[in-house]
Amino acid sequence: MSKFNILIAGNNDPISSKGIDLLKAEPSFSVEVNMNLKAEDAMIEASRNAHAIIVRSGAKVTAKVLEAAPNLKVVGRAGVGVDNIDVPVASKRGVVVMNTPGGNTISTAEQAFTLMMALSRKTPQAHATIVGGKWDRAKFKGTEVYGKTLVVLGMGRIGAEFAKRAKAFGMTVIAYDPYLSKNRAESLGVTLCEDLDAAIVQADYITMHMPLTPDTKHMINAKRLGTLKKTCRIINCARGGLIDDAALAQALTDGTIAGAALDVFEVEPPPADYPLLSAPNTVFTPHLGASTEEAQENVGIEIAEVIKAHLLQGTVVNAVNMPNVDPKVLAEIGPFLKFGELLGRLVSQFAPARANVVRINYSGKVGSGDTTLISRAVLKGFLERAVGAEQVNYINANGVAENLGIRFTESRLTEPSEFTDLIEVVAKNDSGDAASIAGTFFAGEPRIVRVNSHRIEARPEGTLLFIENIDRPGMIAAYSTTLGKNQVNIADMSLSRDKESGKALTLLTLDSTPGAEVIAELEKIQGISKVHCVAI
Ligand SMILES: NC(=O)C1=CN([C@@H]2O[C@H](COP(=O)(O)OP(=O)(O)OC[C@H]3O[C@@H](n4cnc5c(N)ncnc54)[C@H](O)[C@@H]3O)[C@@H](O)[C@H]2O)C=CC1
Ligand SMILES: O=C(O)C(=O)COP(=O)(O)O
Repeated sequence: MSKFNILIAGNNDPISSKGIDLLKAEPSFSVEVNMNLKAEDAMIEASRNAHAIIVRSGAKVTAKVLEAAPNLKVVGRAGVGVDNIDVPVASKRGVVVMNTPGGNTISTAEQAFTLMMALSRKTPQAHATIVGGKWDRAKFKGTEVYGKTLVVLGMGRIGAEFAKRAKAFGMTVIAYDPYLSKNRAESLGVTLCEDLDAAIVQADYITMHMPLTPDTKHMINAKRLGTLKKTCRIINCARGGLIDDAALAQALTDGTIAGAALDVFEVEPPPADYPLLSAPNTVFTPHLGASTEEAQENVGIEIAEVIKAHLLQGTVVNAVNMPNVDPKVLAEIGPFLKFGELLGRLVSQFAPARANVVRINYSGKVGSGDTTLISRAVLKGFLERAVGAEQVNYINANGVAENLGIRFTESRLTEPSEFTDLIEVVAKNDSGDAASIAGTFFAGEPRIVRVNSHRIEARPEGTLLFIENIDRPGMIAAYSTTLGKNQVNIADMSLSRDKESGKALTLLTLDSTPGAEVIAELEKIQGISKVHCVAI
């Protein structure tokens, strides 16, 4: 049984012990927990032999970490944000990145709400005076949130939970989210505003709940801060970098806005001289949104389960760089994946020189479902010859094809065909030369049914030998003799020709794989133009 090394990496931000125990209980897993991996060098060292790495936000899975871990299959994020993982490099290297959306939604919404209330009532400042021996009531007059206008930027899982609570507190809620449908806004009872600037100028409170992307970076900047009501308060429990922290520090100092409550910072942890730390009217917490018993148990157990299922069964759940494949779907499409890979591999043998287009034609039942993964399997098989089987997998297949300048297209043929399911893979080059192979399932068994224009029928098993020859008497005897002489037994045979005395194709299923010298001997037989040998 293969052994998988699992590294639970962190920077003093452990995952739930229940998640760790679940992994440790699996005999084929060797689990290491290292919570001292702040430095990249330390992370690289710790990750070298890992098949799986699990992180929260503290440890960074950088390009260098990914490149130094040749066995790595999966990175699991016990939480939502994957901005501490270099996802493009992971995809390029064929590493699945999975997270646990939903498990920390309520906790984070509650933390953001707590920050809004604490900011409105100056709770931390009042607390500090009491423990400092003072009883100063006049200094801490607050504001109600009741009747105020709240603008939620990013109405996803957390934004929606925040909005529900805000409505219960009597706030008017406006949502800005370019991906939010009118129906969803209506069902949440919020007003959808399609223009960010028009939304925020109405705000008494702004709360931010979107990922940090090139589009959202510094969404709240000096210019926008200048347009807000002087009484506006901002809460950010999503990601540092959504707000320009330097501009925010200035706006607070100048009284451009009334306050800010932040759980996240552009630099975490912020250095002692970070300008925001000395700005007035602030409430800060050190990235605690997901830090509750419940959220940590949810995400810790969930990530352990999905990593385990991925390593042991190939299941893909909540991957950010691959479509989901649950065990039921996997059971249904599993045979197509294996067969698709084989068809891709076979076509690459026949493909014309410099083939730069791969087309997959689906017809029948197989084409009516989601074919994303089957297509990736075909592409993987096709590319193995060019880059090596180890270098290409379902995650990076599209990227590898793109790097090689290979275009990939899919089509679904709706006309009825004689086969219930047919997958045809065609490879073409710029000169219009093409090769194709088609396969189907007969009573659940895969069959190759066409090679170029030749109708054949062969089970894809053992070693397949394709012989292209002239259709003339004596050919079968010639290659059978050569194979027999070399102790290679023929298990099955399928013959096809375009016309009498025309081009013929023989597909032999062999019990063993002939060596290169046997193939060379076959190629020397007069009348044989090409021989392709594929071990399944
Ligand atoms: N402080 C903490 O400890 C935690 C922070 N988070 C962060 O909170 C954020 C939201 O998490 P979820 O609600 O679970 O994610 P989600 O994916 O459910 O919601 C994100 C929303 O942002 C919207 N969005 C994307 N681009 C936008 C743009 N340019 N303008 C406005 N909206 C945009 C999306 O349409 C989506 O509705 C993430 O960044 C996550 O990393 C999540 C959990 C804990
Ligand atoms: O889930 C997220 O996106 C978070 O920011 C939570 O981060 P954490 O796991 O608490 O380091």
